[in-house]
Amino acid sequence: MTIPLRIPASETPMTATPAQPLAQPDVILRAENLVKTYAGVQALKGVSLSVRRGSIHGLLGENGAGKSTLVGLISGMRTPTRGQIWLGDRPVAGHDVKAMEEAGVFLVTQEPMIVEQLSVEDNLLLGRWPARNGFVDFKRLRQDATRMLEGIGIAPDTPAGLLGAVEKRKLNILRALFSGGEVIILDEPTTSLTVADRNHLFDFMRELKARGVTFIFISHYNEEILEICDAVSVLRDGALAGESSDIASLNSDSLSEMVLGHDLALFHRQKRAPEVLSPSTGVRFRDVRAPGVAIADFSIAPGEIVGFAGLPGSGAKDFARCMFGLTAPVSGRFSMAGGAEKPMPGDPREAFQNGIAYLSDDRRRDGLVGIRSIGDNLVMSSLDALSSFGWIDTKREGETAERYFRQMGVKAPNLATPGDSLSGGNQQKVCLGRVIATGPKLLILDEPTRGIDVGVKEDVHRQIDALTKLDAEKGRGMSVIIITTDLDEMVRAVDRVCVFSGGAIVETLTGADITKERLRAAAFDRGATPATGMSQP
Ligand SMILES: Nc1ncnc2c1ncn2[C@@H]1O[C@H](COP(=O)(O)OP(=O)(O)OP(=O)(O)O)[C@@H](O)[C@H]1O
Repeated sequence: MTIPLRIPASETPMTATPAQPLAQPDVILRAENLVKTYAGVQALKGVSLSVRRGSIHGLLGENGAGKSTLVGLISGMRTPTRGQIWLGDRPVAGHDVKAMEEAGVFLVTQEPMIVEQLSVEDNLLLGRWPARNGFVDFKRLRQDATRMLEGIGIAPDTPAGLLGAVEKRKLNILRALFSGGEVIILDEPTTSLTVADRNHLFDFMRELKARGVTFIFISHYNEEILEICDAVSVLRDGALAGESSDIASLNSDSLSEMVLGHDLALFHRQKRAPEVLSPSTGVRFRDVRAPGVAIADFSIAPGEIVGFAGLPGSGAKDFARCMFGLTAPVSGRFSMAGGAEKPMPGDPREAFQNGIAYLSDDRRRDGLVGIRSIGDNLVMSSLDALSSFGWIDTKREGETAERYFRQMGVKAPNLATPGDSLSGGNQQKVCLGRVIATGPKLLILDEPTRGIDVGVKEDVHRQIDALTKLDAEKGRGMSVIIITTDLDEMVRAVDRVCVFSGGAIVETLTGADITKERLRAAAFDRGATPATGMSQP
């Protein structure tokens, strides 16, 4: 693979103070004593870090530790309250995105900034018009774009909407490089990628690194940091908690300790054997047919946790969406606790009324309402249960919000804090708290620990485990379905795994058969679906 890079010498006019020689000439970016305060919250308390040219520099830390804030300052999206950023030997004083991009620093966010209706080439060119004597040189531009895309094997005229997840992420990185990016910041770029896709992305990053590109890489996965990074900086509570440029001297435990400040206690569910479960008293779905779904019979017992595994398009996510009434099935019936069969829920409200709750993997689309408070977000889906005769019981509403705020360990000043001032991982905790608060019989969680840090992830699984224990009031434990790209999580947290392919359940694993190797072989080495699916080390 040859990727022609066009990294122009920067002509940025950003230098506002006289240049000073750097102590280390191989340092491309240096942050000095950065402080950022948001209306009373000190998100960064004087952070310094140096990033070597042509390296991959990992940035780790708990939810709310300040990672996004730090890269926000480095990329010019946010203005520091105090502190200085240096690019090579140039102090950067512009602090706006355009100026930082002109200087060669690009932030690539999790959500691909891609216009799906345009071709890949046109996406690459968007807003990047190199001029010749004041005129846009379209010919040269297209030649450059074509060469770059051929280098990674994406046809320039492919509609961007047809690209897979990893190609979209690659396209975003290419856009940054095409515009002269020298330092590319990747904010949790592997979220929801398959093992294969993650490996492709890492190969691509290594190729670019060999050509001198520098990356800052944010991840909550220790294994990824250890695999791809040359150096690491760890933030805790807005301060630098540790750093190392000798990644080989670290392991997953030492990284977790740097992140948390103490050992990580891994959670392992005491798996429930099929014999002790009673599916006839749980939830049953029969003859469910919808686009991409053909399920003959699926039951889940009270107190059981079932993992759905499969490549994208295998039907795992589509079946879950049918259960919650998000996809109208062509046919299908369900029953609760051995009761009469009913048609599949026609919409989410009907699903809720039947005790089915669902957490989407798309926090932006189906998730947090950013302008509403944390409290409102937490109780939003439980208002029916908290009302009688049209009146909301505000006391119970407040108690419910307070309970899940504490239970989920949301890091925020109070319940009135607006959702959009939370860090990404804390937003995910609120979304999770909201579906749990509805007290469903069947809880469906699509990527529940997405963006959640190593410590909280274990807490989340402990909480889900507790929900499945017998509830004295209801006389039963909750049934939970987990769809996750994190194989490690799947192995430790579920009682049974249903492997999906072609819309159907093609294999079931229980007990000691649930291992990463078996899961990979059963769900992801089936080969039919290309290049996307389950992931994570
Ligand atoms: N716009 C904002 N207004 C107020 N506080 C904010 C704002 N953005 C971030 N914060 C606060 O700053 C702190 C750091 O948040 P930041 O998003 O940088 O954390 P993070 O390390 O990226 O977390 P995560 O892993 O959850 O994404 C948090 O306490 C957060 O609530």
